[in-house]
Amino acid sequence: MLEVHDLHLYYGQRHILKGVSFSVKEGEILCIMGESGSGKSSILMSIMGLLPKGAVLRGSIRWRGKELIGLSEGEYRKIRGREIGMVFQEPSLYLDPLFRVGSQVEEAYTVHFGKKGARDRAVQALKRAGIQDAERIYRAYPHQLSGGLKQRVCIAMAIVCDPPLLLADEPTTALDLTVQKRILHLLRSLRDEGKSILLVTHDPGVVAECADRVLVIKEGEVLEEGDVFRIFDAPQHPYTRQLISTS
Ligand SMILES: Nc1ncnc2c1ncn2[C@@H]1O[C@H](COP(=O)(O)OP(=O)(O)OP(=O)(O)O)[C@@H](O)[C@H]1O
Repeated sequence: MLEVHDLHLYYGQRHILKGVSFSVKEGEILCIMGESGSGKSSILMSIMGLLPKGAVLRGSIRWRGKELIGLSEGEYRKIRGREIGMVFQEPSLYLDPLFRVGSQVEEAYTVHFGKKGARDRAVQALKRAGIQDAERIYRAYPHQLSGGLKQRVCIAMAIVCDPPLLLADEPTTALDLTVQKRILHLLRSLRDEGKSILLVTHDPGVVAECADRVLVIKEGEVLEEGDVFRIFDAPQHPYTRQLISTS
């Protein structure tokens, strides 16, 4: 459903992505694993059309057969949230402290579908994100919630329009280990419901916990790709072996 082919990204003279190719299939979790600075976030930003001004992108990103590179901002806005949702590392940065969380989830729906039925959809999304007392949380302000709950709210925002693909950038890095496991469990259950997830992380523990397939990236290049069991049982590249041994 998402096909990235020979992606090159330049920031001025710096060649950041050097011919990255991969695809995300329906109902799978593909993890991109690599150390800090390898270009993981840049791949997600390229897909979402959110690169900073001055970045030059070449290659192809096809979403359900449609080329995304070169789309206008207006066309991208129709895709973001509605067709491709995104979850970030630090939930606090994406929640406005001045608004109740429910209204923020609702807003993510309203932008695409209008106000009708938005409240119900928001409550439903909070529930799907694993929040049991969704009605109470709906009325809470972000500062009243724990880190794990905030991330669940961000996941609710990402799924409220029911996009078939979620991009997740280190979604559990800011959370402690038990909460991390619960969030990864939630991502797996969303996958089981049929969503595709592209998750980037530096943490092999996260990959082992939730990936179906893995792409190993270093300095903007794909070193190897494979089924999660194969990557962990028989890594082909010394860099992969080294990454895994640090977990
Ligand atoms: N706006 C920018 N201008 C110039 N260089 C940038 C910009 N954003 C990122 N880079 C550079 O691109 C490279 C890849 O960064 P990127 O954030 O994609 O890596 P990453 O693997 O996601 O790392 P991290 O997990 O630390 O975010 C880094 O060398 C970074 O310094």
